[in-house]
Amino acid sequence: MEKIENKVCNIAIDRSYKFFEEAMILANCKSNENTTQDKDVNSIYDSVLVITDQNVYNHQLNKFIDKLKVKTIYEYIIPAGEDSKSLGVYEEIINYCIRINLSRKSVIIALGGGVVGDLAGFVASTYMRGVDIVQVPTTLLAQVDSSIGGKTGISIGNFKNIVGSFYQPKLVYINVGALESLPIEEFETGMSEVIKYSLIYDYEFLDYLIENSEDIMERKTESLYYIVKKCASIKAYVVDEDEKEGGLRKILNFGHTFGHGVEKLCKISHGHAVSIGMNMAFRLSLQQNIIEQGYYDKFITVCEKYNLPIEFEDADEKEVLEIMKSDKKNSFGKIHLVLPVGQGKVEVVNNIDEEIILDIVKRCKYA
Ligand SMILES: NC(=O)c1ccc[n+]([C@@H]2O[C@H](COP(=O)([O-])OP(=O)(O)OC[C@H]3O[C@@H](n4cnc5c(N)ncnc54)[C@H](O)[C@@H]3O)[C@@H](O)[C@H]2O)c1
Ligand SMILES: O=C(O)C(=O)C[C@@H](O)[C@H](O)[C@H](O)COP(=O)(O)O
Ligand SMILES: [Zn+2]
Repeated sequence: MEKIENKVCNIAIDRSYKFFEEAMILANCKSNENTTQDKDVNSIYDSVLVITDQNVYNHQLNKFIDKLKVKTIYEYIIPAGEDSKSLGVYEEIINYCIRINLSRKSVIIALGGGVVGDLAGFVASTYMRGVDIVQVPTTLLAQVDSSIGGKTGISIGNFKNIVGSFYQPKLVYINVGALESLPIEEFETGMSEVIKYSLIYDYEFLDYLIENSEDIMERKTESLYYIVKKCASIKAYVVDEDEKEGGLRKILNFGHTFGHGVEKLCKISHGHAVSIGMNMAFRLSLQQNIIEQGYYDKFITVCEKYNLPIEFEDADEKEVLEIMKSDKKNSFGKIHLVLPVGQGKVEVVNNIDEEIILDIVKRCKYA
């Protein structure tokens, strides 16, 4: 087990669930400035609620629970899929917490992908004004991105994560072995956020992703471990610098202003929406002569290597623009976009006319 720790993040990375309890106890001792190492989880929490979804329940729950020696453990299983990030499912879980009399001295464990993590995080941040949450991400996307940094949320209608909170997990426990049972399309979609890190922060990593695509696609444990650790470290650094997205953290939103515009309308996965959104941002930078064609070509190459889409279909570009206008980064009536400005570098701009944005969206629509 390796650790990535800073002021706000407490991450353990491993190849199994073996050291989960140990990591929980260490995390608790650290945050409570308690040096007593002989505690067990039962003396820290009076009960544990594991929130997961149906697929993770089938593939991962038993492997995980086997490693958890706690007296009182509850399980809540949500339907798999994005639609569970809703007020309705949120309310059902809160009702369940009330029914089992979950106390403030309990811990919620989010075992699953970004949907489980965002929803369970929001439940934890609001139930009784906050109970501890531990993230145990089981998708590639969740391991490299959603489980880290404390953004929680649910969606209302077509508006993604429009209700939520910043609420840091006590611990993020990443078992890269959990990715074995992940369907190929979910693995590929997670690669979109992995590629994002190379484009916002680490250009050499982009070369690594292009050159090692076969090993990564074959999910060789050491390649997975390397990319998960690399991305988790970048995210932990950015969040530590700017926890509440006042400045630097906006770079993690690269591809998302455009992407959230198409995600709900086209009913596509988050990762696919992000690769399409990054393409739109690239096309805009190219059109504005901010980047060179060669860099854009490299972006296309990496998307091809991981079967990621760069165009959308079945949505009206004006509706996409309407959703973009409600992005959380916007202010004073201006759309704020994160654009590539050079190799491995992005910047936030707010001076692009809406007609130009609309034109770019249109050009990225599959003809
Ligand atoms: N909070 C953040 O910072 C942040 C960052 C990125 C994305 N997100 C959010 O994350 C969500 C997308 O997350 P996701 O891509 O993980 O989707 P997801 O949670 O829907 O998981 C994808 C699918 O994989 C299944 N699955 C999960 N783990 C599995 C495993 N080990 N074996 C077999 N099947 C498994 C799930 O049941 C689901 O069907 C979006 O809602 C997005 O907005 C949040
Ligand atoms: O952690 C962040 O900050 C991110 O922006 C990471 C994104 O990958 C993620 O999809 C996030 O949920 C988007 O946030 P939002 O504020 O645009 O809803
Ligand atoms: Zn994202």
